[in-house]
Amino acid sequence: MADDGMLMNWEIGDVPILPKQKFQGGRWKDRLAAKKIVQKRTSRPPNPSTREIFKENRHNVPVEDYIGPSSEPRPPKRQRVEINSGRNLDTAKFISGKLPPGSINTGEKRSVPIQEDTRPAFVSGKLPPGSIKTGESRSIPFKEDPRAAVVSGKLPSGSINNAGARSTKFDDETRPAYTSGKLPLGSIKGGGGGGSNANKGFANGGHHVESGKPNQIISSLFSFNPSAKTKFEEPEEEAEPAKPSNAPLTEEMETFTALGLSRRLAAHLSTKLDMKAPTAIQKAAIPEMIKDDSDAFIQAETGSGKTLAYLLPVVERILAMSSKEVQVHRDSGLFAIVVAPTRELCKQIATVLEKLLRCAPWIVGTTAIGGEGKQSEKARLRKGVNILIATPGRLADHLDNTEVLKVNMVRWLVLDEGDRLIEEGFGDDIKKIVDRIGATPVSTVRDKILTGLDTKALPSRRVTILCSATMSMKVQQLGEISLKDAVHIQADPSDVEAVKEKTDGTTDDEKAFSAPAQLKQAYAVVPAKLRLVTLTAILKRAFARRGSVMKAIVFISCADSVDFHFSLFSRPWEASTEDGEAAPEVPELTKNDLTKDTVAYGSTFSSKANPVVLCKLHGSLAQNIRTATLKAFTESTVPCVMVCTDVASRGLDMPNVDYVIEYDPPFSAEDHLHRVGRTARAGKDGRALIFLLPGEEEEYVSILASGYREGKKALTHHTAEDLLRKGFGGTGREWEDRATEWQLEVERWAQDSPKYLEMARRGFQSHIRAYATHVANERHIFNMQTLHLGHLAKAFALRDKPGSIKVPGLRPAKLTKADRSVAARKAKRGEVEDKAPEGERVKKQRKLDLDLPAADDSAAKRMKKKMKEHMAVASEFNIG
Ligand SMILES: Nc1ncnc2c1ncn2[C@@H]1O[C@H](COP(=O)(O)OP(=O)(O)OP(=O)(O)O)[C@@H](O)[C@H]1O
Repeated sequence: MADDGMLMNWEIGDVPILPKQKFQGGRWKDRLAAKKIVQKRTSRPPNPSTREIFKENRHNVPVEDYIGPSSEPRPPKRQRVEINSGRNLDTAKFISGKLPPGSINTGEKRSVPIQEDTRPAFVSGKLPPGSIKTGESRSIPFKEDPRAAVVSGKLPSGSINNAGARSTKFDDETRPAYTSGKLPLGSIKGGGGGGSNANKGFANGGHHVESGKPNQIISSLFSFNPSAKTKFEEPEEEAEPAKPSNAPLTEEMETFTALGLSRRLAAHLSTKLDMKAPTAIQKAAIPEMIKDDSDAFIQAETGSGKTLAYLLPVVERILAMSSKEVQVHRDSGLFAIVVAPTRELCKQIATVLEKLLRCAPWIVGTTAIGGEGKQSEKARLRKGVNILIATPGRLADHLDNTEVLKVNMVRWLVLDEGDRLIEEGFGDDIKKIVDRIGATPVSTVRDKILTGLDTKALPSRRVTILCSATMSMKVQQLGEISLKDAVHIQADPSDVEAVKEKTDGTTDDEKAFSAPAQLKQAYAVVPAKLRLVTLTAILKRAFARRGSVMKAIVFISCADSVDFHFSLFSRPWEASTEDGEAAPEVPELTKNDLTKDTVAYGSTFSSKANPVVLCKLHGSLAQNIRTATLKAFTESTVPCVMVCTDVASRGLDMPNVDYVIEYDPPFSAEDHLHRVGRTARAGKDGRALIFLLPGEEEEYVSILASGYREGKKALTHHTAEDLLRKGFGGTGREWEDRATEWQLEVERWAQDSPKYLEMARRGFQSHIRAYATHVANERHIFNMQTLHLGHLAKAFALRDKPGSIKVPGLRPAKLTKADRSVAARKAKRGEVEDKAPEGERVKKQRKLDLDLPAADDSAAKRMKKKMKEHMAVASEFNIG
């Protein structure tokens, strides 16, 4: 992709030229002209002292330290061209960034880079109010943003020439930020003849190549941003709030006892768990599972109570085995196995079960999820368990190796979050589990004699239940492995029609799922450069008023990027407020050894007076840290934000999450539904916002609409400007200066610390790799080829040229033994990874939350190709 900026060099006079001057980019005429000038200059005897100064200072010494008074020679520009006053300034080309290097000419023999937007420099730097100091005494009135003047071509010839000799004055109309008296690192520092070098690269169509740091580019936030290509319809008036679609029914409509639950269980639900009536999916599933012994596929929206929809009938029927004489107990046998894709989800299901079983403590449930010693799991299994909740890998392992795990009594096999089970590559494990359990005959008579329990209360056959909020091909695939003549149970019978098979055997995926009706969804079309400031603005705004948002989740595509954003948002607070007053002390955060690096205050978007807690969660954290962090977020009684990967997208039930932000787009439409489903649960309100880049990504709006009952009508559109204005506040366009100042500050934070700089670079690189893993049918929307890496780097607080960002020792993909042996076999057969089917690639890629894909997979290749292209462009324009 072409870079949007160009180098525009202004002649600066007698300056020694480096022997290896290269001329690239632009028209051949310009290059020839430049060459001639250089030849002319180099034919003069060099000034040795100047050359020494230049050599010494090229990268190490601050510009102002070595640039002398205006009469002294100045360090050279990269390229110099002699051009005539103003005539060559092609405004349209300048604006579009297509003007060849060296084509702007002031008519003087000096080369001065034009700062495409000087405002950032003024916002936070140290410039004395009212002037741009350059070392000479001429002054030029400056009415507005200098960029605007240059762009419009109305500036008098040579008017932004700070190379020697002038001071540029602002009059009263100049924005207040210009006089705030602070100049950022490497911005406009004239100081005699050297201003040009200090600002080298400001002429670069929005880029500033920082002095002394030749590879750095500081681009202006608000220039060269692509605008949205779609004209989005704005809703004329606020739509009526939709009625919650996943709420419990009223007691008048339905009761648990009417569905066939015993009084004991119904009373426990009502008095201890505060659940007076079932939800729609519970109403549909409970009677079916109590009376019928068919396999079933339970499908309902996120947050609609699917866990209890399958647990209640299981517990009810196990309870019913007890008689007056004999009570079911932990040694009676293992009756049900629930399989879920993540440990977090297993633990959550186990917690729900444990609460349920408080009314029948003689029934025992436990987990087998790895992360703790297998021996202790074995010991618990040996003691006896009636309901087991397990991850697929661990269960398959126990079935193979743990003798005490007997499955002859198992009547229910529940596969929760079915599509994720397949996506995560557990297909083989599930098949093994189903085959293994299926091959064991179901005990009936013998066990009745042995235990005296009424096994008639249990299903006569082994029942498999598949459970999911979404119905994708993957669920069907799982259904084929595990279900026989299954009934499809849905909350709303009209939805069943929508997922009926088409004649060609596919399902209508577009209508196969929907978000809760009361969920308020929005999308923000935000240019890449503005992503980070916009996210900050959103969080600032969301937590500005205490109580408006209690908990928010920010979804990010990969673990490295989560780490970077966590560190950025939790930088230590300033000791004093902006007015110089001592800031109030914030209460000590309750952290322990496990959460010391994953829980902090979100200082960037909250204040000491109104602090917000920040947590991070991803699959590369140790299991005990993940568990402790999730607990901290879930149990937090103060406002809290969690930045996380998709590890938290499925099934997790976190109370009081009222805002979900998809900062990075989801990998598939189903993932989107699951992510936004962390809010608006069980009839509660919720909001969700997704970031989209202008251009192809705007097409995603129709996918959002298709998963939403009300379609596009219910989706709200935001622009970056809206969000920034609300988040950074101020009068007029003050938000622009505040956002710029904030961005420059975080860039300095990243530049000043090798640790954070590497984090930013890792985050950036992994983000691009992750971007390449979108499902194939959405890749035209999330298209690597249209990503502007330079702009994206800005959102990672980077000033590097994208092509030069190479982090050694990136986190390797965590491949299982099985993955490795498959790869080895493939290598032997000479098969390249690229030929692997989508499922394989995505599986590998996303294993453990995209901690990072293997270096040789196709996504990484696509990223490399993109990087190469970008580097080619950079060198063409001679950046840096
Ligand atoms: N009958 C009920 N009355 C009130 N609250 C309920 C009822 N049933 C479930 N809930 C609550 O609804 C929330 C969501 O339940 P659950 O986690 O089972 O949803 P889910 O459908 O499995 O969602 P997901 O698809 O996201 O996994 C939980 O907090 C649960 O306590």
